[in-house]
This record gives sequence, C-alpha cells and structure tokens, in this order.
Amino acid sequence: MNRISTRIRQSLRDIYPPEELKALTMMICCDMLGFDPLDIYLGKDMILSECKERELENIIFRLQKNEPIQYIRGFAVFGGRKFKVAPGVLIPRPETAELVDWVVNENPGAHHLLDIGTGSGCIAISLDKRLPDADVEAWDISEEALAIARTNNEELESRVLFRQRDVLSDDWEKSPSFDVIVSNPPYVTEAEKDEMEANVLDWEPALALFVPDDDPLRFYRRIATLGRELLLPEGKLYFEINRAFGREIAYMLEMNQYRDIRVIKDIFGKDRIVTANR
Ligand SMILES: C[S@@+](CC[C@H](N)C(=O)[O-])C[C@H]1O[C@@H](n2cnc3c(N)ncnc32)[C@H](O)[C@@H]1O
Repeated sequence: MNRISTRIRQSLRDIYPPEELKALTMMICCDMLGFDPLDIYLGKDMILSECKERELENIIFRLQKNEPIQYIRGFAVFGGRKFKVAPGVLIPRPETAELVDWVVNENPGAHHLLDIGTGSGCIAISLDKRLPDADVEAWDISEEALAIARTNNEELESRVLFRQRDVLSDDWEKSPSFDVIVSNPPYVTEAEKDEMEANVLDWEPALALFVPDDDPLRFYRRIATLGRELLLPEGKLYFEINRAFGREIAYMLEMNQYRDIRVIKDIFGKDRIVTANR
C-alpha cells in the first residue's frame, strides 16, 4: 500500500468498516485526486502537489465528521446519471432506481406523470429521460431541494416541471390528469433513529426522512386520497415504502378502493415498493 492510501485508512479506520474504507480510499485516490487505479493496486508511491495535499486534508477532515462522500464530491450517481446533491437534499438510493425501473417498464405509453417529494429530482428527471414522449411534473415542499432539482433539470437537459407544493395541504385546484403518481416520501419513524448511521442522521435533511411514530403512513394515506382526484381512471400509484409497512399500506389502499395492489421486494429481499391501480 502506498503512503497516501495508508494515511487515508489510518485516519478513518475508527469510523468506517474495512470494506467501505477500502472503496472510499480508491474513490479518493482515483476519482478525487486523479491517480491511476493501477498505480494504487501496485502500491506505487505518489507525490501530492500542495493544492492536492490541502484537498486531501479537507476530504479526510469532512469524512471524520461523518459527512457522506456524495456531499463532499457534490454529486451522487443514480440510474447511471450524475445528480448534484448537497446537505439540503436526500442522497438518491439504489432501491429508488428500482422504483423508476418498475414505472418505466410497466408504463411505456404514459403521457403525464407526477413525482411527489422529488428531492434532488432523481425520480422525475430519470422518468423524463426514459419516457421522452411524456410530461413529468414534480413537487416538493423544500425550496432548498427544489433549487437543486432545478439545477439537475438544467444540467441533465430534462424538461420536468417543478413546483413548490405541500402535499399535506389542500389549497389548490385538482382535476384528474395523471397516468402515474410516484412517490418516495419520508417514511422513517422517529423510533428508528437509534439504528441509523451518523452519516445519515447528522447530515441528511430530517424533513426528507422522518414521520411521527404514531402516524407512519401519513404521506401514503394523503397521496392515496389525492390519487383518487388526480389520477385518470386507469391511472396507477407507485410508492417506495418502509419495509415494515408493506401490509398496512396495501390494506390502506384497498380501503381507498384501489385495485391490483402489489407489494414488491427490492434486491435485498425486503418489501420496498407498493403499486396499485385507481
Ligand atoms: C425520502 S425524500 C425523497 C427524495 C427523492 N424523491 C429521492 O427518492 O431521493 C422525501 C422528499 O419529500 C419532501 N417532503 C417532505 N414533506 C413534504 C410535504 N409535506 N410536501 C411535499 N414534499 C415533502 C422532502 O423535502 C424530500 O425531498
């Protein structure tokens, strides 16, 4: 191992598990400092310029404070595209890319789609890119998240219409116009905080993550009600869910007269997506 890799690993070994640290070290050396991966594998020693030295110091300092590497780099890769991210917005997760795949594969002819709680815009923009004949609209309550989503919209040359909207409020006109409503709303209960890693808890926005313990389905129930007004007769709902609530969400949808309700597992075998027809 060269001196730089050794320094990174020694500075961070108390915070990150060995496998994650190995991947982080490679990412810092190759993607962020610009070294050749082969040189790293061969343990070749490298000299850092003064500027790169300062950059490395800064990266290590921020990682020691548990800041997610995606915030340090300023972007996350989602569905093969680079999305700008910063502490005001949730870092897109691989499970959510599966949600996009389900929507695209099952609705190739959809004309009008809505993403509720868009965050970085990862779902809405991916849908816009993969369904080029469709119009995609996306809502979020957070001005900070919307500013990042709009930057991503521009940089990725997509045409999503972003709106600031509180989905829990009821102060706008509604008429059925959407073929699909998709949402990855806040779904982590306050009780689950104890099991969460510091890099999520200390850095990602609470507004994007948490729901009260006594009302974990609040966003799903609200969107199910809205869906009855906003979806066209054959329209569909797609939710990313907390794996603990698949059955409850399916039951709630049944009570709201939805049909063909399915609970779908993610790549890790956990209940992760619920879909239903209006
Ligand atoms: C779990 S994040 C999902 C972000 C993004 N869609 C993704 O999958 O990475 C939930 C999003 O819902 C937004 N949100 C929270 N409360 C909301 C509300 N009342 N109305 C609209 N959006 C809300 C948050 O700002 C956050 O961006």
